Amino acid sequence: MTGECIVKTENLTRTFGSITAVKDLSIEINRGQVFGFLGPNGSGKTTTISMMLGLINPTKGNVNLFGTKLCPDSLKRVGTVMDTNGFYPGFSARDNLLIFGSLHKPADRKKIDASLEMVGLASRARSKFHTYSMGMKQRLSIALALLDDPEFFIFDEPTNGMDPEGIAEIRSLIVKLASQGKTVFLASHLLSEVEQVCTHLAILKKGVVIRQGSLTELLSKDNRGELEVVPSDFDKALSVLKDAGYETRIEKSSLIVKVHEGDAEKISVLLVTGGVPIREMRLSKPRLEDVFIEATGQN
Ligand SMILES: Nc1ncnc2c1ncn2[C@@H]1O[C@H](COP(=O)(O)OP(=O)(O)OP(=O)(O)O)[C@@H](O)[C@H]1O
Repeated sequence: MTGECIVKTENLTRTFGSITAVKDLSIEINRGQVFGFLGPNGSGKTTTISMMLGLINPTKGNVNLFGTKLCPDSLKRVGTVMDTNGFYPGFSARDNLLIFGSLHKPADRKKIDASLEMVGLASRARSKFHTYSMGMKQRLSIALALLDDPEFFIFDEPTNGMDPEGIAEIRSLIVKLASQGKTVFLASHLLSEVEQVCTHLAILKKGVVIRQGSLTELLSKDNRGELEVVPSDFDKALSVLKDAGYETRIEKSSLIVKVHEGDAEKISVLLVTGGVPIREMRLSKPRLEDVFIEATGQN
């Protein structure tokens, strides 16, 4: 059911001695969303996931999964993508799934083949794990999570240490899961990765959520963006824009101006009336990176 609440945390807090790893975290993730959980190293992503999975207890607050308190039945509906270090390097993908997939119930070879097919490893099912690329190893851990047909997937930094090809493989798999109605929680510090797949996100800084909402909302807030201007006279244009208080930099053969809604028109009037004809002008959309830098103060 679209709109059904899959996870809700209320004032979730966890301290370790004098360190507050997560503070008053309240988020809600609904069915079908790909929820990006963004934050620099040490901002509390893994601690939050551990509380969501009941691996550690919150110091305060609570987690609600599928409308109920954490319990074995609700946790069975969650697929966590495990660390790939757990697989046997000398065994094939299929044998690894046979071993790990049968830890708590009899192995189902049909399901194993279907999972390998889903993650695009069917043709390499018999190759030894140690011959896999990082992307393939991570896809195998997704295949393992798929064996239980979970409704909700939790990924913690799934593309750590991967090359661009591996990152793209995981990205398209997440999109595929979402297109099948799965809900995905993706903790990452890779902005472009989150921007390309997420529908919603929260930005964490030192354990506190400082921004959250849909990706569209966050990107359109204040309608920030950059205006690329090619003026007829660079020096004159720079001085006009500086006098008007605009933050401007030179990039290749253009001036880049940080703008908000309505600024593009004002700038074109300013330049023209200031005696600087404009050769070209282009408004670019704001990127998640801009929102992140502004929110966290971190580049
Ligand atoms: N078991 C623990 N004992 C003491 N401090 C801890 C423990 N686990 C986490 N912390 C601290 O809590 C804070 C948040 O850590 P956490 O691992 O949740 O962050 P993270 O965002 O997942 O970081 P990374 O991206 O580096 O994995 C850090 O300051 C960390 O040192």
